[in-house]
Amino acid sequence: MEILHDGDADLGVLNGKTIAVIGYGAQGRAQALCMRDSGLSVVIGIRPGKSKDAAEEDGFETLSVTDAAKRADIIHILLPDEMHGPVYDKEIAPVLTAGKTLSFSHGFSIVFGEIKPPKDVDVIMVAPKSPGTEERKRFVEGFGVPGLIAVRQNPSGKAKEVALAIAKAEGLTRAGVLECSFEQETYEDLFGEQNVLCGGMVDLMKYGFETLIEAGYPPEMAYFECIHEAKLIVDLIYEGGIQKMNAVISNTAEWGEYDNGPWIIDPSVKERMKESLRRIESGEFAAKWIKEARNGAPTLKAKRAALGEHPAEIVGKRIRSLFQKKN
Ligand SMILES: NC(=O)C1=CN([C@@H]2O[C@H](COP(=O)(O)OP(=O)(O)OC[C@H]3O[C@@H](n4cnc5c(N)ncnc54)[C@H](OP(=O)(O)O)[C@@H]3O)[C@@H](O)[C@H]2O)C=CC1
Ligand SMILES: CC[C@](O)(C(C)=O)C(=O)O
Repeated sequence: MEILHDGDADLGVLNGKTIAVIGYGAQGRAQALCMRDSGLSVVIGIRPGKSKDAAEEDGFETLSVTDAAKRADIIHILLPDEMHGPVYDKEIAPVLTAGKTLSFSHGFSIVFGEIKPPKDVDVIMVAPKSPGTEERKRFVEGFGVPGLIAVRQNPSGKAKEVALAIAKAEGLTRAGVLECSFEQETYEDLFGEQNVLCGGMVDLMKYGFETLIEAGYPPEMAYFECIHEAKLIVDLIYEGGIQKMNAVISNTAEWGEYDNGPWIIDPSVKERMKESLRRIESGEFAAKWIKEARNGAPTLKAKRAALGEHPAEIVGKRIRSLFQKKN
């Protein structure tokens, strides 16, 4: 797969264009700030509330979603995925005229049919492979995080150039950008966050922490070992791969990785991962999530509250408050 860099993108295609960032949360804030720093004309479409206040504190012009969509050439939807459909239908579709571009950072609402755009608009994706906070941090440091771009509809013939220019404005082409389809991004992103990055990793950490404290080890020790140090270990893999991490850790730890790791995370995990991918690709996961969200997200809220009571979170909060440099 070709990796695209700064030289493949031309910010000039966005000259004279207004980008409306719809939503000013994790991604909205990070992407809007980066695009503005790159000289683009950005307005924020947002409802009254804390996000609107934050956007104004950051010096952006804020408008209602409808007014921002009306003003913009490029409507970059950075609302929670579960809200894309309702907000699009009510506040964007009525002012979405031919020649505009609809843009996303995740393909969920397009792939699972929550949004059905008219044929006469471009539909693109610029998806940073990063949480918003880290994306902004890397940009400010002078580099960026990698990203994906995708083109779904291209009546203008310029959709890919526009997506690449946005990616460049956000620093993504400094790190490297891949072109894929909306389906590829949506499925791999959901797969990764559910099985490895969030679901998966979080459960592994919690089981490790719980096993140690149930055996009588102090929670602080369990936290340092199973949660805090995970970042330092992953940083080594980020910098130089698993082999670099293995070169830095002790031979004893490396031996334990080979000897015990495949027993703890045995091949049956991969079978469940395959089933998880099937549920994602078939739309089963999306249907379940949209049903939960439309119902007021009771399970999500209950799980969120329960997590706040987990001893790993309670001890972690205390430990982190003692650190001088917070990450
Ligand atoms: N989080 C991440 O790092 C990543 C997210 N993405 C994608 O980016 C998109 C945005 O996600 P994320 O940044 O996490 O979302 P957040 O939940 O962080 O932010 C959502 C924003 O949308 C606003 N909003 C919610 N409902 C409405 C509404 N009805 N009308 C107007 N504004 C509203 C919120 O405002 P308010 O404060 O008023 O609720 C908030 O500003 C999603 O498609 C997601 O999949 C992609 C890559 C990574
Ligand atoms: C890992 C979660 C993520 O996919 C991300 C930060 O990239 C998300 O959707 O938030």
